[in-house]
Amino acid sequence: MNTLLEVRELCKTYRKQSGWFSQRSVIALQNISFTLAEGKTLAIVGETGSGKSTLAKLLVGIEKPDSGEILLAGQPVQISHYRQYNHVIRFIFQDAAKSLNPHQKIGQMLDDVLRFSTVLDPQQRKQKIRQTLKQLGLLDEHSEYYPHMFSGGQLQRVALARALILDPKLLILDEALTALDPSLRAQIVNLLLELQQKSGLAYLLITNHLRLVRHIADDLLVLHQGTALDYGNTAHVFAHAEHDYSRKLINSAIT
Ligand SMILES: Nc1ncnc2c1ncn2[C@@H]1O[C@H](COP(=O)(O)OP(=O)(O)OP(=O)(O)O)[C@@H](O)[C@H]1O
Repeated sequence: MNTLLEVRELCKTYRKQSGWFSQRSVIALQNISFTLAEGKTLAIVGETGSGKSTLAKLLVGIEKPDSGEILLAGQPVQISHYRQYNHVIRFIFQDAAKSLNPHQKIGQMLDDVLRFSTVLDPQQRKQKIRQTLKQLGLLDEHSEYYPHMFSGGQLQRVALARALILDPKLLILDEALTALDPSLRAQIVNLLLELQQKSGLAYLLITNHLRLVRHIADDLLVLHQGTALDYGNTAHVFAHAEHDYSRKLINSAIT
């Protein structure tokens, strides 16, 4: 399996104002390294403040690391060239459905994504929108719908359509499934697994939902206060975590 994403020794420190004249440093990530192969799922788990969101922000180019490297298919990713790779890595965050513009029809929203990032002509864009909606179990007519006309489950599919219409190789799901009710989550998870099988899409799943991790992640990285503790095959980490912290996190979630 080819390596899609390689993260090497990533570090990020924030400076926080702690008084009128003083600043405090917060180490958000310290020497984080991992790899993710095409068609695989890596879960990043950790409590609030462990650095999960910072990692996601560095990966999608919202923020810059202090040091370390992000390689995509062997090529270093540079924040200044973000537009070159924003169709390769796509991002869905918590409450993605709420981030849809309520005044814009879904077809128009998807068309905007294509106009911004591709050179497809109007006819080709229309075709691509139709194909993407179908892939996500939505209908042609849904192009003419506004967000409020969809059910919760359909909205989640719309959010996925927006992320997947550019045929990315990697989808980062930052707590994107956490807020869903269990039956809806199961539907979306099955859809994600199906898409992965068909297209070789890789997922980086940032979550605290350890049951979900056990169900869908090939590999698991446990973050604690910006440091990587256990990292490896999910079943192996669940059974033989080296660090107390990881064991407690795993046990509290599955017992
Ligand atoms: N913009 C910022 N300025 C200062 N400190 C920050 C900033 N963003 C994050 N931090 C700090 O960096 C650390 C890691 O934060 P981060 O949001 O990455 O954690 P997290 O694991 O994603 O938490 P959560 O699950 O609550 O989102 C925390 O101590 C946080 O307070």
